[in-house]
Amino acid sequence: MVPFKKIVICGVGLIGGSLALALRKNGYKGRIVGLERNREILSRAYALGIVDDAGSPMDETFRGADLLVLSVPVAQTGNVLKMVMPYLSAEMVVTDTGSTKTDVIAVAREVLAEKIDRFVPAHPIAGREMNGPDAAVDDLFTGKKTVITALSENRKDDIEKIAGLWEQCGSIIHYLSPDDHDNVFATVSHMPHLLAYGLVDYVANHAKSDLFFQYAASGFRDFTRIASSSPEMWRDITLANRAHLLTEMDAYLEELKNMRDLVEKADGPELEKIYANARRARMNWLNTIENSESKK
Ligand SMILES: NC(=O)C1=CN([C@@H]2O[C@H](COP(=O)(O)OP(=O)(O)OC[C@H]3O[C@@H](n4cnc5c(N)ncnc54)[C@H](O)[C@@H]3O)[C@@H](O)[C@H]2O)C=CC1
Ligand SMILES: O=C(O)C(=O)Cc1ccc(O)cc1
Repeated sequence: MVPFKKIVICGVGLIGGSLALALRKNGYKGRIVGLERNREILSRAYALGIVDDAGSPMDETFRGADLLVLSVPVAQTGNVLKMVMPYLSAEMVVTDTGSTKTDVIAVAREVLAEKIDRFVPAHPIAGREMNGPDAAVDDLFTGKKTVITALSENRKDDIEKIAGLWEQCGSIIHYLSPDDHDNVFATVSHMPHLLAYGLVDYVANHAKSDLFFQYAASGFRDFTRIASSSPEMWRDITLANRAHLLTEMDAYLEELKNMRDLVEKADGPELEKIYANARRARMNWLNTIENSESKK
């Protein structure tokens, strides 16, 4: 059972909207109120039945609320926390869904000050390249991990409440430190997005762009699917996690440089070794982690 009577979700796009839908699907009986910077998006979320009420930053919206979920681009965290500060009651737990954690926690510490114990940072590791409330679905988190990067100030039962919230949506809870979180996701999420955007931008700006797009097939489509994601969200993630991202990009450039040398030397055996190792590692990841976890 989700231990919250009234949940305010700030940012009712893909993730905030999917959370609301997943809670409902899994039997949540309390109220869900949406908050937005964009009235049209909030009206749309209401029309789609994602939220029970379209809220605004005033007492009425927060009266009786015991959970606030921030589901906005990570650079908006400070603005939203400043806006909601006057309405934070003693019972309210605050959490987020941001793809980066160190920056979000730093700004939360600054704004919430002595109330930082209320903030339990979280990141559902599930998503897609579409954004906005129309992209929200009720099974986005089923069988997917949610990482909680708990703070030393957090109360144990607040952490358990946030774990319970995501478990109710079918998610599997993992715990990481904020820095380990940002290191991991720089490599397996943030860098792939940057590479996908970079490749499409490169092809789009090429003198033979029309010809190239004409013949781009499923490999190009798979590799670049995530370049259809929200530019604002990914700008924020890229800048927020730039320290880890730069380290990973430098190391990956070394790998590319090495591969470039092998191509130049026409060193088939060494290239094949890399391809075979990558294929083996990917199959192993699919078989032991990616596909097996989602079947649990
Ligand atoms: N898209 C994905 O696959 C995933 C995204 N995340 C994280 O979840 C968060 C939300 O992402 P999405 O739902 O995909 O984005 P989205 O673009 O679908 O939704 C974000 C919503 O926040 C609203 N918003 C922006 N600034 C605001 C402000 N100051 N006050 C109130 N509302 C504001 C926008 O109008 C928008 O409707 C981001 O922090 C992102 O890093 C986490 C996991 C997966
Ligand atoms: O679209 C995809 O496949 C994603 O990679 C979704 C995603 C985007 C951001 C996150 O922080 C977590 C998951």
